[in-house]
Amino acid sequence: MKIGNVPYRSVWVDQQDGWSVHIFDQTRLPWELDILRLTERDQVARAIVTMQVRGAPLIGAVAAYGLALALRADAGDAAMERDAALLAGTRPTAINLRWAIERMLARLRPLPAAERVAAAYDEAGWICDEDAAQNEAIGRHGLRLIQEIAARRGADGVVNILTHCNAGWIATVDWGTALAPIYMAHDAGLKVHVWVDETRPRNQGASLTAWELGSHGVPHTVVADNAGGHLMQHGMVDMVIVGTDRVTRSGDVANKIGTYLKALAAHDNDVPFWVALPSTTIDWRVQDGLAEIPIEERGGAEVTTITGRTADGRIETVQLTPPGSGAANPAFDVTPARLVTGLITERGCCDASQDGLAGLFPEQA
Ligand SMILES: CSC[C@H]1O[C@H](OP(=O)(O)O)[C@H](O)[C@@H]1O
Repeated sequence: MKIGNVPYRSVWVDQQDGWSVHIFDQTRLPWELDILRLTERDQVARAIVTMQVRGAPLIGAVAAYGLALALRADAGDAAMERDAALLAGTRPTAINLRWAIERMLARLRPLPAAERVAAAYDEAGWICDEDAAQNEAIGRHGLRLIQEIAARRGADGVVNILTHCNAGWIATVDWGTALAPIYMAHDAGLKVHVWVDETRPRNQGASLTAWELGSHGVPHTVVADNAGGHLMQHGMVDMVIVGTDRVTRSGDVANKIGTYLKALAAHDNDVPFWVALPSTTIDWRVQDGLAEIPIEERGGAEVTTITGRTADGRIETVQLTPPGSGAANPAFDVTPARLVTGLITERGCCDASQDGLAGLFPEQA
């Protein structure tokens, strides 16, 4: 996507040196556009753990390049397995991390050490190109859903869409998942407006989704996480589109904490609740999301503090809670398939069910 008039992806290899890896420091957005140059494994691991880079497909892609950087230091079998395991273990919920590292190892294990660095950069590049293409396809399939609502609205109608967290282009290599259909609808001239859940505690909605949509000229309104149900009760939401970090083969959806509550409100108000994902986010090995998907527990400081910009332009973190108050910080929750209207994938839309997914991905059935 573009920042100003400059096209960007969320991760890229330095064109000058041909091996260092660039990402945006997402903890500085929307206030500063800081580009980080990653040169070694531990920098990549730290960037994923601290959420300088985040978003399920993107952390998979960046971890893939992290393995390529690690191999530059040591391409031997033991080092490669050690470094792969370390990168795969940086965050537990997004399945893309495991998927990307397993795909890299499948390419690299059969090779002699001397050939691994070049092959690693090649495979990581394919992972990025495929993610961008898959998300563009998600955009096209999701666009049809928005067009159907717009057609019912008539020429002056605005389609109001609520989204949670950030599943935009900055959460993927390009295009995004939940936001891809919204970008395409806007670019096609449809009138769309987005209710942007702030998404406490890390505020990916207020800081990243709002930044993305504003940069692209998409009308949007930031709302407190607790406002979504009220908006749906008053007919102000035509559909919900969210991203995901892991979908089970039965259609259960793990996504940013608070997604389940939005799905409950949508179900109670007959608002279509759609989940957008590339197939790399499907964990075909698990059936029951609530029982089997590991939920990341992050530090309490993300709840007890908040970061923003002061009136004189400084980025500061301030304490929200009294000293001594404890905080719990589960970073994801699981929405049961029964609350999901459907899944928007690169191969089309389907029911959030084993049959629905098998219909689009028969090779996995
Ligand atoms: C396109 S995947 C985006 C997905 O990832 C986010 O989690 P995090 O910001 O912790 O990486 C969130 O769950 C989004 O829906």
